[in-house]
Amino acid sequence: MSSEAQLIARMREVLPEGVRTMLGSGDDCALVAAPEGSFLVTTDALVEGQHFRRDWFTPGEIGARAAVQNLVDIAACGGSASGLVVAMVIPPGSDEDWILEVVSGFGSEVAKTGAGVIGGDITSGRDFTLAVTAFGYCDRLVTRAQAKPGDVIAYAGDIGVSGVGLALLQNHVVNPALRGAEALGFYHYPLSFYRVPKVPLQAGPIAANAGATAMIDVSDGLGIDLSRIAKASKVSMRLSRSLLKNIVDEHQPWLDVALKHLDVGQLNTCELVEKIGLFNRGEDHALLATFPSDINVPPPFRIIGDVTGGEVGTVMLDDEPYPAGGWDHLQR
Ligand SMILES: Nc1ncnc2c1ncn2[C@@H]1O[C@H](COP(=O)(O)OP(=O)(O)OP(=O)(O)O)[C@@H](O)[C@H]1O
Ligand SMILES: Cc1ncc(C[n+]2csc(CCOP(=O)(O)O)c2C)c(N)n1
Ligand SMILES: [Mg+2]
Repeated sequence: MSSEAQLIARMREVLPEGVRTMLGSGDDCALVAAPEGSFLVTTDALVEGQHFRRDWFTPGEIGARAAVQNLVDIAACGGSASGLVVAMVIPPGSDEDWILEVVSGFGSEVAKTGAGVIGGDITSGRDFTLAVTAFGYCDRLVTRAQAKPGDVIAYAGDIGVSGVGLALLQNHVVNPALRGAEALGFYHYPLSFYRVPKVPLQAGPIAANAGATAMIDVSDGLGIDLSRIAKASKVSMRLSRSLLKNIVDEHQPWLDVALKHLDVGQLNTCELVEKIGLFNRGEDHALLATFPSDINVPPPFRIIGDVTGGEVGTVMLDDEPYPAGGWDHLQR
């Protein structure tokens, strides 16, 4: 392993500068243009063993996932990213080329957005960790707090896919070294989605410009993340069983194959929503937004329910309570 300075020099060669960067990585701070006069900021850490395992991921996938997880929080406020900084905890004895592949994967995902990787920090520690902070800008901020009874609930991206990919790996259904549709068949989609969530980041600003009243990304699960909007907006959320069933039906080809191995029995699609909590497993990072009912919901958003004046903070599935279940790091 080289010195810190040598490693940073190699990292800078593979990192995007970013169109708003005025001073990039290399000084005590970076300087990023914020002509709007204010900026969005969010942070999210990825920890080995908690979010990924080295034997399940390529280093590039680990980096890409860390980038997406942060970029989507900017999108969930209606914004676009301008710059990201990444603090890395590197276990002693790590392979330098492996670290650089993580950094390249991170940089490639950021480069697609026009943002820059403008700095970071390196330290040594037991569990490989990427602690990322992202900065961004928006024309119109969308919070979690302005959903109104009568609005529709819509999502962009995909829900329930990442959790299946994780379960396939946890249950040893697939060889984690395999990649690609040819080798993995129906498993390819959920596995690749778990490793690097496919999120339409541009849907964030699209929703904001279309007049979305509230938005969040589904990081911990559909139920818990919808209840976060419900609580912040002081409303109740009602999901439509038939609209959710459409999503499940679209995934039927690979889901049928995957479910055989997931020890959930022969469930029909409605039981599926309720019993295995497919949508509550988290890490899909789909964008979930509410829109006034009198506007056309912009693509790629699809309607899955509506906002009601029911008991504040609750989430319903038609007329029954929908479990608010989801991931909680401190309750495991
Ligand atoms: N240690 C902390 N100190 C101050 N605020 C925090 C801390 N941890 C979380 N928060 C804030 O609490 C809110 C909810 O945090 P959370 O991590 O659940 O964000 P999220 O976007 O919903 O989830 P995810 O981390 O899965 O993207 C955010 O506004 C976040 O900035
Ligand atoms: C090895 C391994 N074990 C378990 C999981 C599942 N997992 C971890 S964090 C999280 C929710 C979002 O977290 P955050 O709020 O930190 O974004 C989920 C569903 C995983 N990804 N990898
Ligand atoms: Mg979020």
